[in-house]
Amino acid sequence: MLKVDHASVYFQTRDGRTVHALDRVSLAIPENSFVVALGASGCGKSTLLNAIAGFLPLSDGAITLDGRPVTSPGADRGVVFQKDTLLPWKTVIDNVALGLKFAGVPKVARRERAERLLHLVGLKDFAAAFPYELSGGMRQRVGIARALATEPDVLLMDEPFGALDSLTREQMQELLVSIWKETHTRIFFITHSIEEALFLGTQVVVMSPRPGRIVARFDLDFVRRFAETGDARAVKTSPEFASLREEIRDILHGSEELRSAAE
Ligand SMILES: Nc1ncnc2c1ncn2[C@@H]1O[C@H](COP(=O)(O)OP(=O)(O)OP(=O)(O)O)[C@@H](O)[C@H]1O
Repeated sequence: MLKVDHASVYFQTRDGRTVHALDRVSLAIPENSFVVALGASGCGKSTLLNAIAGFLPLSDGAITLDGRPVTSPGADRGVVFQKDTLLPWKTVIDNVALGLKFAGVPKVARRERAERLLHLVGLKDFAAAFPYELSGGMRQRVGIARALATEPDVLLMDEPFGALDSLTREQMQELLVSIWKETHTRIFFITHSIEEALFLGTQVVVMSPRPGRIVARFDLDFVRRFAETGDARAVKTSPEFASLREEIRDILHGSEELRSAAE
């Protein structure tokens, strides 16, 4: 179980102000779950993900992964960002195998695992290509393969499809569900798209802006329904999907109005 317990983060800005970015956030990411944090820009979603990744320290509270405190980055957590971070001078397969090289995995095993992962993300014919030869969606798929290479306990994804066109984005969501189902890797995913959150999450936490806190939680089964039927359209056009979309929209608008009134 990955547990975030009353996590708070304060930043000191260079002009001496204190920004309260995260306020006593608690959540659990159990095995086989797909937890999505949803909120408007600036509500502390990336701060939360970066703390779970071990990139930044909490000011208060604790994060543990299977009982071990999280204090620095580790191979047990794979990260995918909105902008791909592939090395342009390395081939696709070498990019995927990079973390394995650092982990001391022998060359033949590295290649085998990287090939398997490229197959998983539908890029087995692009092993020898360079990142500039790929589309944005393909580069994100390489990033996912790379993040999965070390077989992490949890995949952390910070708006990974935010820069993609809407059709590619939908295809990537569906691909991610099949990867989640096949690898059983739990996922923590950040988005500001209500539809994306509803479609993907087994649990959706809605965050309010400054200080970022969780204002609502939903346990959902749309993603499992899609995983069983393969019919995304039926899921997204269902009356439950539409009514939750409106409910969450009201919550997001309500918390934004409260914040504006307080400023
Ligand atoms: N290093 C930093 N120093 C000072 N303030 C920061 C720092 N990092 C983030 N913040 C502030 O903390 C708040 C939360 O930022 P964060 O990036 O976590 O939000 P977000 O919800 O991920 O936003 P977006 O969706 O736009 O990426 C913002 O007000 C931001 O300006």
